[in-house]
Amino acid sequence: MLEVRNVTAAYTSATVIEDVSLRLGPGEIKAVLGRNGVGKSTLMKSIAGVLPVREGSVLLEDTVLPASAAKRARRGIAYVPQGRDIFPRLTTTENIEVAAHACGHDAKAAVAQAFERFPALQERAHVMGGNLSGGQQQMLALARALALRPAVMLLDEPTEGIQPSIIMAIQALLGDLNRSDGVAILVAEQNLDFVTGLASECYVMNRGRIERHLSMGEIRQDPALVQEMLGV
Ligand SMILES: Nc1ncnc2c1ncn2[C@@H]1O[C@H](COP(=O)(O)OP(=O)(O)OP(=O)(O)O)[C@@H](O)[C@H]1O
Repeated sequence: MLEVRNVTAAYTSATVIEDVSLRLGPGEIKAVLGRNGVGKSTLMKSIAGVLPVREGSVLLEDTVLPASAAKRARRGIAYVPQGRDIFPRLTTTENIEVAAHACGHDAKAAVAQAFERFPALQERAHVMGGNLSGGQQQMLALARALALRPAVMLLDEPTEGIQPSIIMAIQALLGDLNRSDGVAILVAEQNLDFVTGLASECYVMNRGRIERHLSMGEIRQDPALVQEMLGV
């Protein structure tokens, strides 16, 4: 169980997210929804340990996590940032190997597993990360995250800049992953259709705070409510 407890975070003096709390149980998929600039990425960075929290704490299995992002990754928290951040001058294979090494896992086995799950990546094993399409880069980012053998995956706007047909493929892939490996997923998004088909619950953020916590059933009954909060 991942727990974010009363987290406040900032880049400079101005607070960006304030008193944010949420829970993600084993094998659950939940979404963080909100329009541009409400603090979704800041929340994801705080959970990943990329941005230190000012107040509050992040816990896994009732234990406060160490501050460092690398240590959190080794504890099973994989983070796929907005924009994906793959290494553009390393090949697809090397990108996966680096991630596996970082967590002390067998790099060859990680690559073999990734290629089994993402045949499209195998076909591009020797292509530089920077030469992959947006959708392929997103798959590589997911493959890299999986090389950590995570208990929790944090995905920041995985559909951004990706064409609709690939978005549906990514949605299906994440659903499969969750069912087959039991990976819990917290996904920050603005794409309501994507998360409605994936998550069971969502937290709606506004101005750095969580304003609503809704089940997908509630959202399906009143999609206009969330559309309004997303400003679309
Ligand atoms: N590195 C940074 N330094 C200073 N301020 C930042 C930094 N990154 C984000 N901010 C500010 O923090 C606020 C929240 O940004 P954040 O990226 O968390 O929002 P978001 O909901 O993820 O939006 P988006 O969908 O545009 O990524 C914004 O006002 C943004 O300008």
